[in-house]
Amino acid sequence: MEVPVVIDAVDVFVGLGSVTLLRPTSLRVEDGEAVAVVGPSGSGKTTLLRCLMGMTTPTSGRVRIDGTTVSSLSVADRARFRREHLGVVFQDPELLDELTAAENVALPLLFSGRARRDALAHSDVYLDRVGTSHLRGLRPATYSRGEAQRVAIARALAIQGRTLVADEPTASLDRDNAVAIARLLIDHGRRENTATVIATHDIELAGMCDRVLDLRHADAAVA
Ligand SMILES: Nc1ncnc2c1ncn2[C@@H]1O[C@H](COP(=O)(O)OP(=O)(O)OP(=O)(O)O)[C@@H](O)[C@H]1O
Repeated sequence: MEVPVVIDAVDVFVGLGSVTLLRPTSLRVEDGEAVAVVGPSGSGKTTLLRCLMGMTTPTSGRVRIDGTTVSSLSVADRARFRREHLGVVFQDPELLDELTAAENVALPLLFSGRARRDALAHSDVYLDRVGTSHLRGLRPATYSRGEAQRVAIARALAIQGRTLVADEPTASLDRDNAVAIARLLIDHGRRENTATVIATHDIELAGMCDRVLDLRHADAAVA
């Protein structure tokens, strides 16, 4: 049986005048699959992920996520698409300081029209899933780095999209936390049939994924 392709990026190129941010790159990721994007600093990992998230418009090529050609949507529609269908995780957790963990996780759901009580109940499920139930009523100032990143991951997973994109999610964590966070993302993807893309400099983390796209060889359109 054929496994559905969730992320289908074809010949995605980003240039700014004479500067190349990302050489033509293709990437297909199936349901439940985790792909690591690696490459030297400046090879375009963040740029590729921004194209997948709809935050950067490719100069040429196209990005289709779960059947929607994200690269052709208007900026407003892309923002909506991202909010409703894409879990995103960055190196910095980017939590709102004045909100509790439960409220931080619930926020994208509230923006998407979920009722407050329902969104908070849903956020409890995901805080529990990433092992941070004890933080639900606390604000980010009291969290450790690992805890903050786990709450950010709960926020991304709570969207229940078929795609999760993480840019250097473990870069500011110690080894044990980094491996645990990577395990969490990859296992979640397998269990929930989410297509997961993780940009990383971490060889061990890349080795935990199902496949590796090395942007050093991006012209060859691997993966
Ligand atoms: N807004 C911009 N204007 C000009 N050049 C840019 C811009 N954004 C990124 N670049 C350049 O594009 C290239 C790719 O950057 P990108 O951040 O995608 O690389 P990266 O592989 O993620 O790097 P790192 O591993 O250091 O995070 C780099 O040479 C960078 O300097």
